[in-house]
Amino acid sequence: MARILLIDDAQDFCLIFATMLKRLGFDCITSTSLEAGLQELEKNPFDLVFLDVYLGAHSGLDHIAGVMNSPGNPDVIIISASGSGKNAEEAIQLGSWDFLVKPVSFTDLEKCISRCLKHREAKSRFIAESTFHRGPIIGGSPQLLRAIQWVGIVARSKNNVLILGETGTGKELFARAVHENSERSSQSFTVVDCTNLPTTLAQSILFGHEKGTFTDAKERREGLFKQADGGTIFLDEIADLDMTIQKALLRVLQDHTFRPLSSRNEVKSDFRLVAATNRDLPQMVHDGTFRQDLYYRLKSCIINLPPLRERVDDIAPLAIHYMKKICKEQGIPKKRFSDDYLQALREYHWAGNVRELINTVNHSISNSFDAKTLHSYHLSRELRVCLVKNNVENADQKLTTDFIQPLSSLPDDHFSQEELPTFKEVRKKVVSQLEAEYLLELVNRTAGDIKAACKVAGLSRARLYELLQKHEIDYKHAS
Ligand SMILES: Nc1ncnc2c1ncn2[C@@H]1O[C@H](COP(=O)(O)OP(=O)(O)OP(=O)(O)O)[C@@H](O)[C@H]1O
Repeated sequence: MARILLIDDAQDFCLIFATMLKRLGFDCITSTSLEAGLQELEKNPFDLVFLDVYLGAHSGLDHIAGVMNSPGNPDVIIISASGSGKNAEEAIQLGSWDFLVKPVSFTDLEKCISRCLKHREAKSRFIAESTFHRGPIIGGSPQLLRAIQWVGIVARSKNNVLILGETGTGKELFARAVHENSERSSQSFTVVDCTNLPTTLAQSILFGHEKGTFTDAKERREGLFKQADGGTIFLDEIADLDMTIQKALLRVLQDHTFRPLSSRNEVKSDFRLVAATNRDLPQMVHDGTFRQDLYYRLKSCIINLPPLRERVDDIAPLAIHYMKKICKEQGIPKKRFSDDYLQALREYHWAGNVRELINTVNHSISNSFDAKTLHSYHLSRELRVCLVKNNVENADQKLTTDFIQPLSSLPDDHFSQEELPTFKEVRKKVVSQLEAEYLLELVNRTAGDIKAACKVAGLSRARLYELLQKHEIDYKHAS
C-alpha cells in the first residue's frame, strides 16, 4: 500500500486529512512541523508527500526538491490555504505533481491521489523494464538519477527534446545519451554548434545547396539535416540561431522537408531533434529574440540538468573519475584526495559546473608535481580566494579548524601555549588572518581601485576602509 505523509502545521487539518485518507484506504502519517516531517522522511521511504506552503518560518515551496530527493523519491503535492496563482505556478515549476487549495473535497482528493499513484506506478514499471545505458555519465546524486531516469523515458519516445542547464552541466553528454538509448542508436548523431554557425552560410550548412548557388559552391552540398536522416541532430546552443534560421527550422520541424538553396526539389529527412541551451528561452521569447512558435514546438519534452552545486554528492565521484583519466593520459601514477581537498571542492560554487571541475582537477594535478596526495593548497589561487571569502562571510556559522587549516595555515603559535586557548580566541585569530589574506588578494586584483574592490567584495566603502585600516593594508600601493 502507498505510504503517504502530510506536513502541515495546522493540527486540526492533520486530523481531518488523516481521517479522509483512512476512508480512502490509506494510512497517513502526519507531521506538524517541517523539521519533524523531514525527520520522518529520513526514517522510511514514502510514495507521496502533501506539503503545506506556510510552515512557520519556512515555505514548503523551498523544500519540494529536498522532499523529492529523500529516500523513495516521493511525489509531492502542495496543499495550501491560499489559492495564489503565483505559488501554484512556482510549485508546478519546482516539480510538484499538483497544487490543492484547502478545504479539499473528498472527491478531488481521491482523484488527485489516484492519478498521481497510477502515474508513479506506470513510471516505475517502465523504468524497471527499460535498460538504460548511461555511458560516460558519472554521478549518483538523487538529482542526477532523476534526470537520468527521465532521459530513459524520453529517449524511447519519438519527441523532440530540449535540454536546459547551465554551461558545463553535461547537456551534450545527455543529448548523446538520448540518442544512444533511442531506437536510432545505430544511426548517426550529428552535432551542430549554433554559436559558431556563420549567419550567411547557416542555411546552406543546415539545409544544403545546389552546385553554383554562390561563388564558392563548387559542389552540391547535402546539408546537416539530410545527413541526420534516420538519426539524431543535436542543435547545441539553439538560442544563438538567428531569426531567419529559426523560421526555417520551424517549418522543417513541422514537415521534415526542406528545400536546399537553389534547388527545385524538396528534400525529406527523418531526423530526431535534440536541442540544448543555457539561456532563458521564455525571457528571450518575451524580448522578441526567440520565436514563440519554435519555443512551443521544442518545449514538449524538457530535460532539466541541475547545476553541480545543487548535487554536491556527484562532486567526489566526478573528481576521482577525471583524476584517474588525466593521470592515465599523462602517464603518471594516480593521486589520492585529502579530506580537505574534497571538502574544498564541495564548498565551491562551480559556476562552470563539471567542465570547471575537470579543469580544476587538471590544474591541481599539475600543481602537485610528484606529491601523491592532492591537498586544498594545490587548488588554483582564484578558487582558494573564493573559498576564503566564503569562509570569512560565513565564519560565524561554519568555522571549523579542520576546514580552514588547509586553506590558510593557522598562525604558527596557534596551540603552542601551555593552556588551550578558548575557541573564541582561536576563532578571532583565524578569522583575522583570513580577512588579511583575502584583503591583500582583493587589493592586488583590483589594482588599488577601491570602487572595484567594494563591488567584488560586496562591502560598503566605509566597511572596506575600516578593514584595510585594521589590517594596515595600503590599497594605493597594490602590486
Ligand atoms: N555527469 C557527468 N559525468 C561525466 N562527465 C560529465 C558529466 N557532466 C558533464 N561532464 C563533462 O563535462 C564537460 C562539459 O560537458 P558538456 O559539454 O556536455 O556540457 P554542456 O552543458 O553542453 O556545456 P555548454 O553549455 O558550455 O556547451 C564534458 O567534458 C563532459 O564530458
